[in-house]
Amino acid sequence: MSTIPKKKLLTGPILQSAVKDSFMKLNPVTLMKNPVMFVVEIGTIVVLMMVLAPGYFHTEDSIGFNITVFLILLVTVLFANFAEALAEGRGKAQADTLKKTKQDISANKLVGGAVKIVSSSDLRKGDIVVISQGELIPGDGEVIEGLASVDESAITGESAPVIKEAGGDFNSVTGGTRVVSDQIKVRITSDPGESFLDRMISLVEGAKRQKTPNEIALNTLLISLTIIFLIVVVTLRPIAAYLNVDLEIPVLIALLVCLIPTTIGGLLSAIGIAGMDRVTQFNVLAMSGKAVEAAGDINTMILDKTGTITFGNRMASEFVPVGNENEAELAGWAAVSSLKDETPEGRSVIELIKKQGHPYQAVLAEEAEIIEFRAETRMSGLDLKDGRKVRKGAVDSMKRWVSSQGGQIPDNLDKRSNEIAGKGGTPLAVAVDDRIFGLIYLKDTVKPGMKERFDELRKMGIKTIMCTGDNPLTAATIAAEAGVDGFIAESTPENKIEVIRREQQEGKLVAMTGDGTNDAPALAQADVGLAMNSGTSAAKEAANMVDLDSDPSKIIEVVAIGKQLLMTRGALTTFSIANDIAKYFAIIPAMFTLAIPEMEVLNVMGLGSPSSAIISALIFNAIIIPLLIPLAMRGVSYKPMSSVKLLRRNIFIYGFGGVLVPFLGIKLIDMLVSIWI
Ligand SMILES: Nc1ncnc2c1ncn2[C@@H]1O[C@H](COP(=O)(O)OP(=O)(O)OP(=O)(O)O)[C@@H](O)[C@H]1O
Ligand SMILES: [K+]
Ligand SMILES: [Mg+2]
Repeated sequence: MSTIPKKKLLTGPILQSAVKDSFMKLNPVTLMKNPVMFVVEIGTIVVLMMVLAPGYFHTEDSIGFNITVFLILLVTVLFANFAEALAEGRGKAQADTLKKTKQDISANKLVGGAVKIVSSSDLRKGDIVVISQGELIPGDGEVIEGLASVDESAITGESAPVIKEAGGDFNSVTGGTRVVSDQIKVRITSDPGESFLDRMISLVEGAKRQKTPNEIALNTLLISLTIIFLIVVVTLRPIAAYLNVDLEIPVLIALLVCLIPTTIGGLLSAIGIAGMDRVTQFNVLAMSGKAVEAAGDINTMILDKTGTITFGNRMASEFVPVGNENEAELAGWAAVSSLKDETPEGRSVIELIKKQGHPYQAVLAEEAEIIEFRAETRMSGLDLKDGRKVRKGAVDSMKRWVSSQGGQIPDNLDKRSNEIAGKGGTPLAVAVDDRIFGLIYLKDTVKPGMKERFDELRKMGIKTIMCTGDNPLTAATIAAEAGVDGFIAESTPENKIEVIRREQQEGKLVAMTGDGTNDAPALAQADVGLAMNSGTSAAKEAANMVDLDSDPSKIIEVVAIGKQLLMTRGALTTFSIANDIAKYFAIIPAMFTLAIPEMEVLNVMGLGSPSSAIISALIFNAIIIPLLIPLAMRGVSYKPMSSVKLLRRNIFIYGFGGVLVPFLGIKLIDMLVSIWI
């Protein structure tokens, strides 16, 4: 995908430590986790013993051959170790940088009204701390008082400071970030060792990496194949002996190693780590490899309208009076209803009024009761001291509110609001008590390129559903413009969880994004829940991914990365197994020709000599691993298409390719080896 930033895979230090780690990983206790490679290691040790004690094993005649086999087998295991170490390298480097952020910070803890200086490592859940301009925030928490701009670049890499304030969805702060203006009071929400930074460090360095269900299943398949070939090879010896053919142990080990799926066995864990790393490089933290894989299997994606599909800076752009009302009076009341409304929508109303120069009575806000906007009521406004109630809000909610006070609904209200909604705008009705003055036209724009991205998702077989609190007409207009498959209008965050459950009951896997506390249950219910880093800690805890850039539309790319991970693993498994079949044709005839020269007719590949055939097959088997490392790390390239088409395409490329490549490769190596021997 072009949108996924391509960062340099290798740096000098990463490469160096990967080489060192390749040897460390030879430790059989570590290698046991990779059964295929473990079998190769045992074979290596057996051949080594024959090299070291040829007299005991009666292998004096073939010592040169055995040394060669030993070296190639050792290199095979090292190559596999190198692949894994390389994949781990970038995460480890990133973890080191993060650890530097995680120094001990002194904290101003509030104890009985007085400030006491303590170390950040002594802070516990529930402690209250005060952080002033220039100071580091000593732990994860929620702002309970004040407003400040915070530099979160240590964690997000984004240098522009973000506003954090008490109440609402932007109150969560992360330990290790810096307050650059003002002062805030924060309630600590995590105990030492359990902070976001701690989690992030252990995630990027892969300390807690667990095998995913898909990986476990594949591993079981690889183990089964290994056992089958082990039995085949072991029984081959008595059969051959019966035919008076003496098969040497190192030849049998070479055969075994060629037949078992070493390519995928060597690359499997690198593919998984690299997949998670690609997500991390994309500034998304996946809490587990399972989450990344689930992203690749998603059938349904639930997207917010505002901010995800549209830019989300819904701006008041026009005042539309209804009935017999006039624009100036409408604007005046729109202003009053927005004086204390800190949402972007509310602020944009005040800006429009200032721009248009309408007068309004700012004094009315004094001593008035603030009615904050809530997604449930879809209204905001003020209860004035003189008893009048000023509101603006979604048209249907406002109609109900006005009617309940016995008010009349102006005849042309629906017509005017439908005109706005028909253009994809959001109409907000403005009323004082039982009288509706008119509408505010909130404009929002669909982000460019949305239609193309949804087309891609559709080709991948993913259904998109847009959820919005807006009215059905606005929703339908934006849905059509953006090209989503379905939409739900006038939805509350609680509706989302119903949509998710319904889809899941049909056996679908569902992805969604969210940032608010009321999104948390749905984020937890979804198979892939992507929380915004700017969101509340409840949302971040419920989700299995966090986007450090707080860009909800990134879910689309995350799904693409997940798909790519699954495809890469599938493609390389196909390639590996197809490879092994080809090696069979190189090595079996050679083995028997060693004992019965008349078997030379089986040498379909026309290889130089039996021993050069075996050596060539082994060399090919080893070098294919590092040759495929770049593919394993980068992921196979892919175009969005249906799974059936994809499967056909991959079987063709990696299946047939997997059979052909070794024939050519082994033949070529054999030609070189024959010159050399
Ligand atoms: N500040 C506000 N004051 C009054 N009413 C508002 C305000 N902001 C939004 N509304 C109304 O409430 C409705 C719901 O808003 P909400 O933010 O919950 O959902 P939304 O942003 O439209 O949906 P989504 O974010 O999922 O696309 C809006 O469609 C609008 O009619
Ligand atoms: K193999
Ligand atoms: Mg919203």
